[in-house]
Amino acid sequence: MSGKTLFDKVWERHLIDSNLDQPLLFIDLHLIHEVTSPQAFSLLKEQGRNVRRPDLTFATADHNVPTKNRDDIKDILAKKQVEFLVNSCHEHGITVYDLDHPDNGIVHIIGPELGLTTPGKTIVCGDSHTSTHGAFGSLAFGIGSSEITHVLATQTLPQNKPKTMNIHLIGSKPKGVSAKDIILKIIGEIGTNGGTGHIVEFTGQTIKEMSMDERMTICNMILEAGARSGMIAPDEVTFNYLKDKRFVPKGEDWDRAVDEWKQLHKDEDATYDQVVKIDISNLEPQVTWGTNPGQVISISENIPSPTSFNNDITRSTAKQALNYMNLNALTPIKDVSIDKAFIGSCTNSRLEDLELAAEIVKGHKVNENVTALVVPGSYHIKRKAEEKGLDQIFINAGFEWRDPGCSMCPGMNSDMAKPGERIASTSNRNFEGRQGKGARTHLVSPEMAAAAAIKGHFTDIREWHYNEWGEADATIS
Ligand SMILES: CC(C)[C@H](C(=O)O)[C@@H](O)C(=O)O
Ligand code: SF4
Repeated sequence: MSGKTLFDKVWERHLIDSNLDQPLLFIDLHLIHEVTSPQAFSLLKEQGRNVRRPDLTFATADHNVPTKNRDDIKDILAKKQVEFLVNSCHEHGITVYDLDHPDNGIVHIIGPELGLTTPGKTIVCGDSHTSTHGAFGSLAFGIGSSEITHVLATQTLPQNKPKTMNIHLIGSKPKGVSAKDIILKIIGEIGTNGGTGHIVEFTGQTIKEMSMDERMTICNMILEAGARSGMIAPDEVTFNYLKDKRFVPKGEDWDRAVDEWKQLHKDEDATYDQVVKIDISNLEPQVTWGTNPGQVISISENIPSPTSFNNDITRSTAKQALNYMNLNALTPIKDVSIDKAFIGSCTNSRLEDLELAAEIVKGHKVNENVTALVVPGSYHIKRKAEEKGLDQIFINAGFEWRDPGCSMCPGMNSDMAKPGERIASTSNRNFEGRQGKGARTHLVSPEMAAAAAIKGHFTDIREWHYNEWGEADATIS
């Protein structure tokens, strides 16, 4: 028998019963938010059931919340959803990080920063980007409303066993290239269905060299390649990040936990259902040009012509995307101007993201044709960024500095783009209408969004950084 993958190890440790129609898993952590949980709480009530493990359930309000004038939720449904979440949590004894709570933030940001997300856990949330938590070596995936009810009532979940895929990243990240560029490249390579039915384990030098903030960006977006989730084996980087976080074990329990977490890696002779290898040593900053995250090019490239695609479907999707995006084939992406820049979302609103963007912004002004906002992923991040003076860098440049929330990512709150507006966005989805009806989204890294805000169009941060700042850096080509 061959060895075990990281996924196999976590799966097996949580398998309660494999003889049922669907294997039954124990769930260690259930995260909930205001958009998908109200229905689940209503169903629970209808069924006359209670929350089995309120101690393993944590809630936050993030999708619908205003990022300025915090308590003034204009939309009636949104207001009701937040109230329903808070009341349901109070009724069932669930910890809830309400709008003004100092621990409030986007669900996938606060789990890790509070130390709720730890290696080897099974983590679910009624939200597709739950894959983010897999960066810690947990098995974390999104679930639907009826599944939320099931987990609330039983702390278990029936789940078909997914297949496994290994994405092995070769090389070191070049200067000016971020985790966001890497994951966009991966999606571009394997396609938006490339990971369907699989849990992706990321390995390789590139991953080893990444911080937890970067690893979370990678796992967050693997979802957009159709994968069920992503996982990264925990290592010293993981343990250093988690040490002393509020909910992690302390003292001797911490040492014991770390010993156990060290077992969570693939055995040498383990095999995957699929293996993909990608060399990122020559990768350039990426920009999406279309209406799915796989429609992506390097900053030095031109927008592709639909005729360059090799089948009828990709040709017609490209044509449709160019039409919606109001772009002409063969235009250099650097010539495309933007109306808005958004630095935020569960993909790219952590402290390192804000630090990188601030480095670019420092001493510059937002272009007069652009409105730009920075939305930290949580109050913790907001406070830390303010301690470092990042807020002042952004505000002095003309960015708005907001309270935490999903903000412009989903078009579900008052932060929305107008029809026809073009946005350089650090979020994870560029679907038609995602950031507002008729809005045109280009997915980029925080540095690339910051540079576009200042220049008014997409810019190669490697050249710009070099020329304008005169910082002769031998690693910049
Ligand atoms: C609202 C929620 C169900 C949704 C998701 O599951 O992903 C949202 O977070 C998104 O990013 O589109
Ligand atoms: S920030 Fe965007 S992707 Fe993340 S949970 Fe919120 S809406 Fe979903």
